[in-house]
Amino acid sequence: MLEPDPTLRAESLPDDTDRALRPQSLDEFVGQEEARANLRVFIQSARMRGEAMDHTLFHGPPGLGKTTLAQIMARELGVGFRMTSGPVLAKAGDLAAILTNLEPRDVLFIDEIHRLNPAVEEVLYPAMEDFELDLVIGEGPAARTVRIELQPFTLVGATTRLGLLTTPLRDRFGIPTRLQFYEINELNQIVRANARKLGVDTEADGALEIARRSRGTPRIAGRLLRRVVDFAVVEGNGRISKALADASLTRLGVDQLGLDGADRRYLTLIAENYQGGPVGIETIAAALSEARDAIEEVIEPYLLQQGLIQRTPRGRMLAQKGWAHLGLAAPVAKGQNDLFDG
Ligand SMILES: Nc1ncnc2c1ncn2[C@@H]1O[C@H](COP(=O)(O)OP(=O)(O)OP(=O)(O)O)[C@@H](O)[C@H]1O
Repeated sequence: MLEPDPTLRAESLPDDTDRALRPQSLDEFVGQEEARANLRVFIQSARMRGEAMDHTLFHGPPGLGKTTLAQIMARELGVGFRMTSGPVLAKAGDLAAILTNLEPRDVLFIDEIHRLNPAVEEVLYPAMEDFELDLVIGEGPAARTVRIELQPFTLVGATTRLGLLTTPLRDRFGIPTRLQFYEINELNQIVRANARKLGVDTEADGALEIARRSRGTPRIAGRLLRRVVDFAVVEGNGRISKALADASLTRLGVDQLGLDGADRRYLTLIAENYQGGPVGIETIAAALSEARDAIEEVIEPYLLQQGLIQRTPRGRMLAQKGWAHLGLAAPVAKGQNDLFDG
């Protein structure tokens, strides 16, 4: 069995400077062109009609800007922003307390909405649809339902696992929006903007090197930039050059494609222990001592997008590009062997 890697979920942990680096407006937000253009229209329309914007669902891998976009929506709508998350809302009453405290047209952001307790989710349906709460008071034969009118509000849900959302909940979002991995030139802009905010001197190809190795993810770009800054300040002249970025990122275990130790352990496992697969996700999770969810949410989306692995009905397989990235030769396919045997 391979050693567990403590860095696996590092990109899901917010950093102190995260807040300072967050873009504050749709104009400042880089990338996600299609989503941004549509949101701009929906925000403007809601403002012109003086109504709450329709409920919005952001889905996609972690760190692509779901929370940031929700905050920007509230700011551009000129309304308040409240934030909670699925697992935190244990009881129907927890959600009721939040909903009854909203001001008209406020944005309520629920992160990890796929992890809502079913009892809480039931309360959310009429709240989203009719801005009403049906609360059951008391128990047994004496129990009764009271209806509470709510202020119109916009629910913004975020999930890394669209497939885990129940259909009734999913159907109640008028604006489902998928966030994509970022292009290198977009990440380059983000790294440069963040470096400016941090007051760091960056050479053009230094910023580009960080962008290239950020796994298509702004949050990772921000984290890698801060680490490279540390190396630049302590061991360099404070300036981020390509050579310094390359040396720092290599020391951090981030390779040319932006893969980290956890990614490479995943690929190596399939290559060496399962001859390239197919191998089931549960087997991979057990062998890596990682939660299946973490593997499906954090590791696999980028490896799939890069064409390093394939998902088949029989399990995960290493793609040709995956073998090449590991510097290994793919085994000769069975069919080809038969040809030679014949
Ligand atoms: N388009 C962008 N331009 C600049 N910075 C961005 C962009 N998107 C995200 N970021 C930065 O990346 C970090 C992560 O963003 P955010 O917290 O919004 O991600 P998220 O998708 O909500 O992640 P999670 O779902 O895991 O909470 C933030 O520090 C934010 O400043």
